[in-house]
Amino acid sequence: MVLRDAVAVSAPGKVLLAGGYLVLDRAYTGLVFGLDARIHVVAQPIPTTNGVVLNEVVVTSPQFEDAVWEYGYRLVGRGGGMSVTQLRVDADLSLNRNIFIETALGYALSYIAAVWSPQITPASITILADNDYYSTPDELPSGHTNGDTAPKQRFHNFGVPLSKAHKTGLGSSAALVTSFTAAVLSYYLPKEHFDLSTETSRRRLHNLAQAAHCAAQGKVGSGFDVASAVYGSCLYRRFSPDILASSADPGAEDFANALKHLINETTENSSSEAAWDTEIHRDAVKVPKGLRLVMCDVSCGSQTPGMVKKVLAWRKENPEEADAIWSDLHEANESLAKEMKALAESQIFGLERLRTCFTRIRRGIRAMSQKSGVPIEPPAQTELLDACEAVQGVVGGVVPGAGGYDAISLLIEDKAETVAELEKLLKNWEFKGEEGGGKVTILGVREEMEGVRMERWGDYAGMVMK
Ligand SMILES: Nc1ncnc2c1ncn2[C@@H]1O[C@H](COP(=O)(O)OP(=O)(O)OP(=O)(O)O)[C@@H](O)[C@H]1O
Ligand SMILES: C[C@@](O)(CCOP(=O)(O)O)CC(=O)O
Repeated sequence: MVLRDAVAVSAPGKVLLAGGYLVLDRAYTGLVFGLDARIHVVAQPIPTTNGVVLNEVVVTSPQFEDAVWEYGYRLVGRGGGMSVTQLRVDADLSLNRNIFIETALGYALSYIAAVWSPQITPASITILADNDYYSTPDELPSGHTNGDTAPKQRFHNFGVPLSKAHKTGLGSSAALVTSFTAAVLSYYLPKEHFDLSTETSRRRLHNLAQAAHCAAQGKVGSGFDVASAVYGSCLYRRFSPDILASSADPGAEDFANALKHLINETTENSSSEAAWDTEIHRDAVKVPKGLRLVMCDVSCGSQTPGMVKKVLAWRKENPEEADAIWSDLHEANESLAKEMKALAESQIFGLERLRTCFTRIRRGIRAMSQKSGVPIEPPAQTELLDACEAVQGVVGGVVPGAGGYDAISLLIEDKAETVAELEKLLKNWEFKGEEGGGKVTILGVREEMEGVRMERWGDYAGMVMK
């Protein structure tokens, strides 16, 4: 049996600073920042002491309890691709499924079987998430992504099952699916077929991770989170949803071949391209020197279910009113990106124009919120954002992504005094959420320009399965 070399890959989290809801429509763009909280995935041969190796892929997420998923795999007839079945560790135990891992593995192995070989050797895959993806339990030291260098503290053991961990909304599933898919492809495929340092491979990774992420979510979102996990910060225009809406299900006849063409952007009978129309403008996004992004987590934050559906339903019912808000917001969002870039590229340092952009974006979001009756920037968030914007050194703030009660993002001067002033404000802040009071904490993350990347797997020694 060929023993492959271990590989390690990481991908960043995300924040959609501007363009929530609009980015679902190809007519508009989203300003998305990668964040320096990354999800790391290490793939290696299954270590064995007695030479007995089962035909399986074992995935572990050692920061959480009961986070081991064992999968058997087999090639399905009639071109159905590689079917992945979770193995029961104990006949009496219920299956603790992880749909994102299971789907990403099935898609990646099917793609590998279609473009290269169905000979899949057993592997062990370890997932390690930077601490800020989850709120830090009180008994653990606060986990700043960059500060922790000692191997033991770098990745917290959260001491709870994944389902009990409180997510901070940084896009864990997109970063996971992206880094997991990249690790599996890099591990099994020869360099001629997949090399993360090439543009073609990154594009194929993007397509495959989008397809797997949508399949796992059971819906086709805008995909800005997977795009930023692959490419880092960018101005994003989504792919046409039809590209995925009509794709075959795993196991269905000819799934593997269809997947190969979908991902490689080829067609069956000719070499003509069947291209994805995603637009990634990395050059359009820059953070001026001396500024940084800050993310604040609202601990009582709850996402109101069905916000996206309700906003879109209101837009459909009220096209004229909605279009006016959408186009004003779009201009404001793009102006923010332009102003940040202009400032980053010039020697002038004036923040007034940036402040105006934030004011205009917030006005648009509140209009969207009030008209649709959906709490995108609800009064408790308005109060919090106003207070933060009044702090010396804070340029502006917004409710990111879909908005709601769970987070705010701020652009601030990158000075210790500004962070200290914000901390002073937030320490005693009593957030008045729908479900009572809550705390607001600054996460230890900031913007990250770089997307997915290969890591040195030796750096994770001692943290992966032995
Ligand atoms: N560290 C991890 N180990 C294994 N699986 C994980 C890990 N982190 C996230 N996941 C997978 O991702 C799922 C969470 O995805 P979900 O889309 O609900 O959150 P998110 O991407 O963090 O959300 P948001 O879009 O609000 O940022 C988990 O149920 C699990 O399947
Ligand atoms: C509302 C929406 O535009 C953004 C959702 O962002 P988030 O998951 O709240 O970070 C949905 C989407 O783009 O898929």
